[in-house]
Amino acid sequence: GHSWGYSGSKGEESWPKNYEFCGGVYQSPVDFHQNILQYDSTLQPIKLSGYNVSSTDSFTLSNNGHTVQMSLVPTMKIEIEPFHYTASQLHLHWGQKSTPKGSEHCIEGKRFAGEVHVVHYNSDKYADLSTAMKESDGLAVLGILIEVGSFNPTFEKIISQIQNIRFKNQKIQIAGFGVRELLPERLDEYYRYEGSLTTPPCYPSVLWTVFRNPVIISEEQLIALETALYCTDSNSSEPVEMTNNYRQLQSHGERLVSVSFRE
Ligand SMILES: NS(=O)(=O)c1cc(-c2ccccc2)cc(-c2ccccc2)c1
Ligand SMILES: [Zn+2]
Repeated sequence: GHSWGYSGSKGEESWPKNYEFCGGVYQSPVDFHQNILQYDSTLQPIKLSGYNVSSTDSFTLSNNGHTVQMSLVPTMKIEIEPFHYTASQLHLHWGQKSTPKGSEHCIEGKRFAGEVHVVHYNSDKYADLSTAMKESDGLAVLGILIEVGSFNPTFEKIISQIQNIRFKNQKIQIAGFGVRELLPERLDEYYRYEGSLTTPPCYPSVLWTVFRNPVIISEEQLIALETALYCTDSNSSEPVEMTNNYRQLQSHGERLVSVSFRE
């Protein structure tokens, strides 16, 4: 479809021109700050199944021109009452080496180093992803904030391969692995709200779950992510570096954000 980007004439200010939902309501990401948070004691821990994928399975790691995306396997599911959601893909958002702050969601105005999104669709109600993504109850995305600290061996399974997908439309197969290890320990502590895809077409179809606790990767792993990839394909005369692929914060409007934990 149309080309969109995160900077210049194709930047997010121009998204609504070609994607009307991007200028609409229920947009993501948002800031989680005190006066829009509401404790909800009924929020259950996120239930995962099939997340410990065997190495005999394989994931496709690809550069789609906007992010690094890893296809997942349909045996990976989550349950968020009353629905079951089937995993589709995971992808990342990050900043740049000189300003290593590229998460999409923020907590009390703090932007984290990056963010992992694990995208699922409501497989109780919809036959496939492309149908589900247009429906208000179609998608459930898990957001995991990324912070810098010690080396992360599970994250390394992705980072070690990105030199092979530096340019748009490049893809490789990698062995399946335990995606559970990319999630924080506490699956019972999270922010919950109704929002949208954070990229065009910005459909307001996402039940967001952003975990309270970040996943930790090393500074070297973050720098590799910030410096390896291009938005353009391998024969482009003007290579565009893939950095700062995060959307600006959107207004909450009438929305509150539910939290599953007290301070
Ligand atoms: N950031 S996100 O989670 O809202 C998101 C979800 C999906 C998505 C994926 C499958 C089904 C339905 C929606 C795709 C993208 C995307 C990011 C970069 C380039 C193109 C698309 C981003
Ligand atoms: Zn995303």
